[in-house]
Amino acid sequence: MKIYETKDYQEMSRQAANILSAQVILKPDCVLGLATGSTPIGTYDQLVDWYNKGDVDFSQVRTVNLDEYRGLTRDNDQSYYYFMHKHLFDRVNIKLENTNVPDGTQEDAEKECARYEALIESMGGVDIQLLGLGHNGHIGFNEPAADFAVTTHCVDLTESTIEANKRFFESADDVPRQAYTMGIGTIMKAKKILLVVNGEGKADIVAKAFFGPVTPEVPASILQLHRDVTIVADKAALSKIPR
Ligand SMILES: O=P(O)(O)OC[C@H]1O[C@](O)(CO)[C@@H](O)[C@@H]1O
Repeated sequence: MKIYETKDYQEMSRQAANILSAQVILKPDCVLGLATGSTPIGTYDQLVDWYNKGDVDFSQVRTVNLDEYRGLTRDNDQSYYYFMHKHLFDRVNIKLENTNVPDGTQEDAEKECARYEALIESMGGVDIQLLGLGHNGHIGFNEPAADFAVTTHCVDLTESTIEANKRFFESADDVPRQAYTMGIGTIMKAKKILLVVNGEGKADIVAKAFFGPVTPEVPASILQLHRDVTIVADKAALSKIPR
């Protein structure tokens, strides 16, 4: 596990964008695993900036997103489909048919999750998976649980996640209660993992996830067992790790 400490959010975003664009330059038709949440927004902004300057080309890139709220349509501004178009896909030369987000409108959860898992497999797997980190240690929407979920599945969101994400909705009641998410096994199959995290509010969970025991109660702790993980974090997020 490599940990890069940056002075602030902006430097974290630039560093993460550097790693992602290096992947695109080395393998123009790579599969990028992408994430939502507020943390990666700066990373996407930086990629767009470099795209506008002609430094990075997305024309052959393929993407798979980690997760989607169950029940939200694509035109709902809180859906992760909408988020990805707003922050990245509509701003670079990626081909729409090369982008993939689980379809939250599919009512048959089992069928949609099996389709998504098979799709990732058929693309040859993920070259680099970008991750954020939830306050409770979730990655994708893999919430603390008794076991690590292996493949893409439907999850019940925890109260703490609903609470954390209600800021994007009119009220907590409007936050969907379920989501489709890649499993821990799906994430662990990615060739490389890049996790971005910032702010003092995540300092406790960073210390717990990456320096504590590996347990499904802290889903991100499994990343300690992946062979190619890079964490790019600002000083504040790393303020509680053992030195
Ligand atoms: O970056 P944020 O907004 O703190 O979110 C952290 C995590 O929570 C989620 O937004 C889901 O609740 C993930 O997509 C993200 O990785």
